[in-house]
Amino acid sequence: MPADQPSPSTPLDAERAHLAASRAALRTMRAEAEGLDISDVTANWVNAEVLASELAQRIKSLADLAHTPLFFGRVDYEHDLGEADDETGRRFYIGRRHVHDADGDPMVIDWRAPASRPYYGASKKDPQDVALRRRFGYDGGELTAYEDEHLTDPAEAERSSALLQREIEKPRVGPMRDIVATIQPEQDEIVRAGLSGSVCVQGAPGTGKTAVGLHRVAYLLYAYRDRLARSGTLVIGPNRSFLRYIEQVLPALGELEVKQATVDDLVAGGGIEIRGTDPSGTARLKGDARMAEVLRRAVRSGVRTTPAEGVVVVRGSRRWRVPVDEIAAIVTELLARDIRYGAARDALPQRIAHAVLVRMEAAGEAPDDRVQNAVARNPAVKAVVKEVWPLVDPVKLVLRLLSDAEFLARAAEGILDEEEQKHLLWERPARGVKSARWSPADAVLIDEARDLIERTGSLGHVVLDEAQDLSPMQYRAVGRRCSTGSVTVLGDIAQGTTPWATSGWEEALAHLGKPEAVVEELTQGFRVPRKVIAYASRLLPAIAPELSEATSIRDSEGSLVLREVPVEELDGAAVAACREALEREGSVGLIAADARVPVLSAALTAAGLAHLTPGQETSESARLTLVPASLAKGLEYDYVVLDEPAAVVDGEPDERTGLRRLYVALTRAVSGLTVVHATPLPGELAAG
Ligand SMILES: Nc1ncnc2c1ncn2[C@@H]1O[C@H](COP(=O)(O)OP(=O)(O)OP(=O)(O)O)[C@@H](O)[C@H]1O
Repeated sequence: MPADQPSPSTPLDAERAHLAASRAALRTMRAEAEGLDISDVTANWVNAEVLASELAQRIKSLADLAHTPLFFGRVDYEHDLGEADDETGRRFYIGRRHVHDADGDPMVIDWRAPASRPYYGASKKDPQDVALRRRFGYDGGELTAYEDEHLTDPAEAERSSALLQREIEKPRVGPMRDIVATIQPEQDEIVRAGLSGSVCVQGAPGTGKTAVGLHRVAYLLYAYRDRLARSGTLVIGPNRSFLRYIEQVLPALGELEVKQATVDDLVAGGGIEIRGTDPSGTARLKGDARMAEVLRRAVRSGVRTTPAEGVVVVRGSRRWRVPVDEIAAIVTELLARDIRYGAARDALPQRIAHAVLVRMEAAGEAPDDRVQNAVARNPAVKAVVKEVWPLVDPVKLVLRLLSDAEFLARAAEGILDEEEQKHLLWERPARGVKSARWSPADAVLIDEARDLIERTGSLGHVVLDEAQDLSPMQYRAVGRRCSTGSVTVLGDIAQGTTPWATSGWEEALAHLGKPEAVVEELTQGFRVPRKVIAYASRLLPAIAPELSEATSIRDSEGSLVLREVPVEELDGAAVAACREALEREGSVGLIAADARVPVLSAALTAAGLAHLTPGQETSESARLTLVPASLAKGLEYDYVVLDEPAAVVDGEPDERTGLRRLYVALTRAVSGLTVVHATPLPGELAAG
């Protein structure tokens, strides 16, 4: 601190001074980065481009954002961690990024650094050498409060954090926010689990699964930067509007390189257009893991172990002959090996060429590798490869499987019964790839077939959110994208709303190819207030009897209003409830059965209430969103108006799925829920 400034008189002043000094240090770091001249560093312009873009990235990351506090916490260790024998080795300010002073000493350390860990995990029971934990409160960019815990002081009582409560109570306008300042110990364990292991998290609505998954990616990118920069990371979410809702969390944590996709995006491509949907029974069957074996057989169905004739390779004046039985032996051996269809096809001409070379050597010639390659490219060899191991196009293969009853019957024999096979076949066989009415489930089949032919590349880490909704075949599609990496699986069995939703995590993990993953449970709810979660949990015995009710760590019990009206007044009652909710602070979501959305949209418009759709971002001037129940998953609103629960249940193919959809809708509220209905509420909601 400059000598002419008075020394701070209160602890808060001292912290403000540290904040000011840290911001000044950050400005210096940025100025230094901007002043770097890289023109001489590398002669190669490609490297120079890469370097320049990395530098631009760094300069951007060094921006001091007025409303993002540079640090939010502090830990004072009992013992010195560093070399210095002063407070610098003991006191650490924790923030989103690392800031150092002119001597290189840290002024703020990254929340992901090892020295930050006890800030999240230390407790009175396990102080982890922390004497003091201080949490800071901000108003705008202004440091206004702090809260201390003396972890080694037996006299100090344990109490809940008012700053955490304040953070949780903040109105939910805008996109999803990060939670770096308040990650809880049970969440932190998952965030910081190592890269080599896969983790699966079961958690009730609002326990922070999505938040944990996103922070985990940010953590892994910090701790294993080089490895993951090469292999890549991916976050998978249930739909585009959800991805838009979460898309700003990682950039806010300084991570811009993480890809985000839905499962449908993952398997898109191959020149097909998704224009159809399957009836739920068919979709379920197409998503069944048995389809993997059907496809495997179909892909290999064109292989002929015995060619019509042996191969005769003519070189110069000599003819070399590989007989039928020897080719058959090579093909049989390749079929038995656990390699991709395409890799085996590439190996086959070399193997036949090798057989020719053996003969050449026996005849006294001394052929080298070039000769082997030339033989492998010989037209006679190519012809026999084409004959015994035909090229397979994954799209055409699946098209044939769904159109040609005989072909399907051969591939599915002993795996699918006749009835099932009938279900799979298109009513009218497609004339071609372009005209076929491909469904999302078909794209997954094509993806599997493609992988049987050529191995899908694996990423370093994949976060799979709302994982309970995937079919076994979809799990396989995700699994092959992290086959040599690891996965974080996040979900809630009670929120499974597809007919093929998984019944248990062991099964899901087996399909993902990660049976060894550890299953953890998150139990503390940060979103749904007590009254509302208790009400929604009445559905649990019907939808997921093995799960227990979530707790709510919110102080306020929330408001829950049930309003029954005559059917002709239903739309008006929904509009009125939205109007009431809008009188309060924060976002409002009107959730309704998909079929009711057009009517309600018209009613809102007629009443002069502008409203958004889920993909659009809420703001202070546009706080109301009309949400089809099918898109409510993962989202949250300060106040939720739920329209006609019976219609939400009826919108699904079966009752359990309907009740689960209702459970999702009932658990989106942060402060209050108003249910308006004309039809009696489902019996399961009656007081237990
Ligand atoms: N440690 C925390 N501190 C503050 N807020 C938190 C914390 N953990 C979670 N939250 C907040 O709780 C809300 C719910 O979190 P999130 O959406 O990640 O839960 P979820 O388990 O994925 O819910 P769902 O099952 O409904 O998708 C979010 O607003 C999130 O920011």
